[in-house]
Amino acid sequence: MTPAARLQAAIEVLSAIEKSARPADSAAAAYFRERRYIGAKDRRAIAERVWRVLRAQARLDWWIARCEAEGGSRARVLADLAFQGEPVTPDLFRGPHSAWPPEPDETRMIEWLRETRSLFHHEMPPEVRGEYPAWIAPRLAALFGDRLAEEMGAMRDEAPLDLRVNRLKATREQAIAALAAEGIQATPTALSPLGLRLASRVALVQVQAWRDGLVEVQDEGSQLVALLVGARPGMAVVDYCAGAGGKTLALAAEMANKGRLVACDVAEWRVDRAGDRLRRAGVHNVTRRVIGGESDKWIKRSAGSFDRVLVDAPCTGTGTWRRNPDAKWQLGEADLLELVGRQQAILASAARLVRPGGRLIHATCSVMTEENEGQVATFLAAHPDFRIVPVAQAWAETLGTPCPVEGDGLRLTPLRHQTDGFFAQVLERLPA
Ligand SMILES: C[S@@+](CC[C@H](N)C(=O)[O-])C[C@H]1O[C@@H](n2cnc3c(N)ncnc32)[C@H](O)[C@@H]1O
Repeated sequence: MTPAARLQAAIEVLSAIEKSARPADSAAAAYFRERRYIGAKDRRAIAERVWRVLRAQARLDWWIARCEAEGGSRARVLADLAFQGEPVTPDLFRGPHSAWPPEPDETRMIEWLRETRSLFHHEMPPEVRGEYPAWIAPRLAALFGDRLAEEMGAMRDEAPLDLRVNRLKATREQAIAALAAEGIQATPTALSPLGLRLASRVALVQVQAWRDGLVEVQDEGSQLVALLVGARPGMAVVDYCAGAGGKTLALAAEMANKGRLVACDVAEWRVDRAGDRLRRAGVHNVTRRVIGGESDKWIKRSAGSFDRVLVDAPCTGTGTWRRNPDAKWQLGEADLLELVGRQQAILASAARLVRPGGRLIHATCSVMTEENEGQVATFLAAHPDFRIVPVAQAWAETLGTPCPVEGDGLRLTPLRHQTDGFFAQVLERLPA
């Protein structure tokens, strides 16, 4: 592809993402699927520009408005071009599949921004600098206080690629060696004893160590949540919102394939997707179960029979904004409130499965207080037969290393822990 065609393709992908209700990665994948003639190298170059623009969207829009140019995907790409200092020659707008040449207002904007160089400006409001919607700003300010700008700055940056070593198949040292043999440099993560961080992004489908199930993609924070569940060989465990099995795999490895692990979800297509991953990882103590929501008969029949129940609740995903920068612009206050209600119903339903003396773990990949500490407080007010297990205790029991957080729950942020934003609270049902 010519640079001109790549530029136009980036504009088209961004427009497709904006029009689609789907996450950016699946909207972009659909765009490329319909254009199989676009080769891997071109796809990578186009995607790099698209994700850079998505990460800088609020700041680019601020500059476009300041330049009094017309907004939209095309303007964002042209502004990005200018900030990157790339040459804007007539060739960039010539030939098949190219964008039309800049209008006079766009040319003015490009020239201005090429001089400006920095995406930041001292007059930008905090939510523009930090790239988050204005409606959520008061909540984030209350949560992070003095650290707001730094925390949101860390959430703006690109996330690293983390792997979890599958204990069923390898030690961390063996996995590092297997990856090194394929020319992939991986270093141990600071908090998870199973984590590896890659020096650069790789297409894992082509990596033998991944194909053999030695490693699985999982953010370090997600690994820590799974470890805090404290699943052990021989236990009866439920992964209540299992999705495609990210945490199920980690729980099965902690159980050394021994005992009973039930992976539930209301979405059949997600549960189906776990199949290949479980096979690749050599897991065989998992029963997958599609449930029909909180009134599902299996839940009623199985009341009080599990040692551990993990609720990895559907949430706003505010902790994963560095991976999904488009998600923040699709989220509204009504979504947050709706999710808080749904989480409460799910937690109350899942709690029925816990045996006396067993544990219920509420987890989200969100930083919002309502979805985390607030949710736990509401639950405890209605369930006096449960008590909090402080994170320091659960951490000492399961990880045995110094606990990196204070307070009752595990609260991780990209700034403080170099993980995605996560929350987990361990609760125990009082013995009968
Ligand atoms: C955060 S995702 C789970 C991610 C998964 N645990 C992992 O680690 O890969 C939340 C999941 O909750 C599921 N879910 C939504 N409503 C539910 C309900 N009422 N009961 C059970 N699961 C539900 C969604 O289908 C989604 O797969």
